[in-house]
Amino acid sequence: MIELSGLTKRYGEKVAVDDLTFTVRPGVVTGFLGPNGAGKSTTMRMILGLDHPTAGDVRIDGRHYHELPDPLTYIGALLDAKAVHGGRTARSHLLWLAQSNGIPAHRVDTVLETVGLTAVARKKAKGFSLGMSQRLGIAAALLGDPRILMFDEPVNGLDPEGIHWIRGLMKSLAAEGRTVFVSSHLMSEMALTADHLIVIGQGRLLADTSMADFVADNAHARVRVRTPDRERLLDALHRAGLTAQDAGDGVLEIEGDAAERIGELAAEHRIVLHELSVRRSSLEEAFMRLTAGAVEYHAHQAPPAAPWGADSRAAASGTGGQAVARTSAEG
Ligand SMILES: Nc1ncnc2c1ncn2[C@@H]1O[C@H](COP(=O)(O)OP(=O)(O)OP(=O)(O)O)[C@@H](O)[C@H]1O
Repeated sequence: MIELSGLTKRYGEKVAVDDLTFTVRPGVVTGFLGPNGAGKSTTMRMILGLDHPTAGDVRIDGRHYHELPDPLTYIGALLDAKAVHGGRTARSHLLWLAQSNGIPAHRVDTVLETVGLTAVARKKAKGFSLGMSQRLGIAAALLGDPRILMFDEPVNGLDPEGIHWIRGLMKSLAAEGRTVFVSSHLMSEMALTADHLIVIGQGRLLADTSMADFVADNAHARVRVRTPDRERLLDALHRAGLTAQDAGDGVLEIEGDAAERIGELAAEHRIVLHELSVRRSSLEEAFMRLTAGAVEYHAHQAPPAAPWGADSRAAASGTGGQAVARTSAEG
């Protein structure tokens, strides 16, 4: 368990992390979501004692990081995949970590196997691709067989096979009862892996909710209907207590997930339908609305105005989240 209480970090005038209070629990994957610059990495660095809080407190199973004996056996983390001495082989990097943390050497081969790096174990890290470096970083996090794991943007730079593998790994670690805390700036990624969501923007807590509740609250459904017999359908809908809105191009839209009812009404009144479909707002759009006031660098174009996309999970796996990425204004 990771417990944050009023955690705050200021860099001069800049408040990178602003009074964060939340708990990351075992047995589930907790997604740590926020636009670029929201303060995710700074929060994770404070959890690991790499940055000192300006105010507040963070504890790992009730203790500060520096109070943990052999910390890698309590919490393993992937923060920066390239933070490895390039002249070391994958194996010697892990052996050095194991020795300095009282971890038996046989764990090195076990974790190399787990992350699929056995074949390149004796190759120098400087020749590794970003994907291989990510896997080496994950091997280091797993080395001490810790109950708590923390990954900062672990799918960055991975190919589809690597992304699929890491999603499975996170879920299986949580299923073993471990605490899994993973950051991302993409709702689409979290929608596929996280059971619980912590959303931050400009260092502040915006949401602390289960994924199921987030979906229920944000993935509203709306039925689209097209018919050549518009007046009769409107009349039938009205008598059934359903309110339709004109969506242009001959399309009527009805709030809620009432497609079956509308199809049955149409059949009952022998009304021909040319279209009957359900639209759900995408989770990516819900995330963008939630963080709209807290994005550090906006793209020049406005975010999509229409709140209704395709099926929520399917749409969430698209690329919509890119719209909150930093622009050239970042420089
Ligand atoms: N050492 C530092 N000195 C000054 N400002 C910093 C420092 N580290 C981070 N910041 C600022 O604090 C804010 C939060 O940064 P942080 O890297 O924690 O965000 P993030 O959510 O991890 O973003 P990203 O997804 O882009 O990595 C940013 O505005 C960043 O510029």
